[in-house]
Amino acid sequence: MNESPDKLLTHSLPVFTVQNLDVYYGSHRAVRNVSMAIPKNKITAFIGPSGCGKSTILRCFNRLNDLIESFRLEGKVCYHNQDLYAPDIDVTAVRKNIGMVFQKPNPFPKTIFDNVVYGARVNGYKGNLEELAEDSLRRAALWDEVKDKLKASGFSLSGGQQQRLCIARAIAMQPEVLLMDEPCSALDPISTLKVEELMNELKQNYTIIIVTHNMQQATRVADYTAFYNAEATEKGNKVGYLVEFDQTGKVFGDPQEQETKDYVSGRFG
Ligand SMILES: Nc1ncnc2c1ncn2[C@@H]1O[C@H](COP(=O)(O)OP(=O)(O)OP(=O)(O)O)[C@@H](O)[C@H]1O
Repeated sequence: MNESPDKLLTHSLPVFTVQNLDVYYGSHRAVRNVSMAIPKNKITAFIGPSGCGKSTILRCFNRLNDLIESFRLEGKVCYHNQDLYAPDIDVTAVRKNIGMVFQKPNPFPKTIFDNVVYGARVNGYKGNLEELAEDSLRRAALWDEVKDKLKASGFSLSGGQQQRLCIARAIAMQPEVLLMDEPCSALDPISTLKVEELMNELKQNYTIIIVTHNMQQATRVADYTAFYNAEATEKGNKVGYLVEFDQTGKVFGDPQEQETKDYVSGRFG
């Protein structure tokens, strides 16, 4: 059963409110009837089996699905009460405020410094780029490791460092929200821990939504957890839906829905 968006408003101010969201790729409805409110300056995890629509929903928050020709949505996704899909919305500004970190670290073929300040340069940033780079790298907990080699290629870093570089690059855009799509799945356990510690630091200033297949990770980092599931349609496609959305301790410790119980206890399928 979907939580009423109002329920979570009592915990913290919402950054996003989603109302009756349906997402289609062509004629395939991939997600049905999702309603939820994403609280500010908290970490919200999206968990659920493969294909239940976690990434699809995540990408709705910064209009990244717009790049997919067959994509269409019904319902509403509001950012601070503003309809993100209204015709007058400036999509570039949306993506500036709502940054994204992907599964695989994807530094540009540029120096560490140029990677961090890339977006600022493109957007005609008027401030001091050196200061911006240092501040962003410090916030991403990477400064001490790279301060003496800012002119080295981003590719010269380890996978975990590259992911923190990508987080620094996202932070340098001074976003309000960070969307993270399985940001640790390509990282070893030590780098994963570093990124998780970093997320905990960052949530003082940012709202974070993370898609993760790792339930331990959700319990370690997330204040709130949304569990999605998928069911087969008559046509044999799968449609994803929100089962339960609550404080992480509740979802894992005292879930309200049988489907959630089965999933978090590993009795799924
Ligand atoms: N670009 C696309 N074009 C068409 N269908 C898509 C596209 N992206 C996703 N889908 C479909 O939407 C549904 C949800 O996919 P999505 O990747 O959002 O799920 P997910 O829960 O994030 O899965 P995973 O955990 O495997 O990454 C799936 O049926 C998938 O095939």
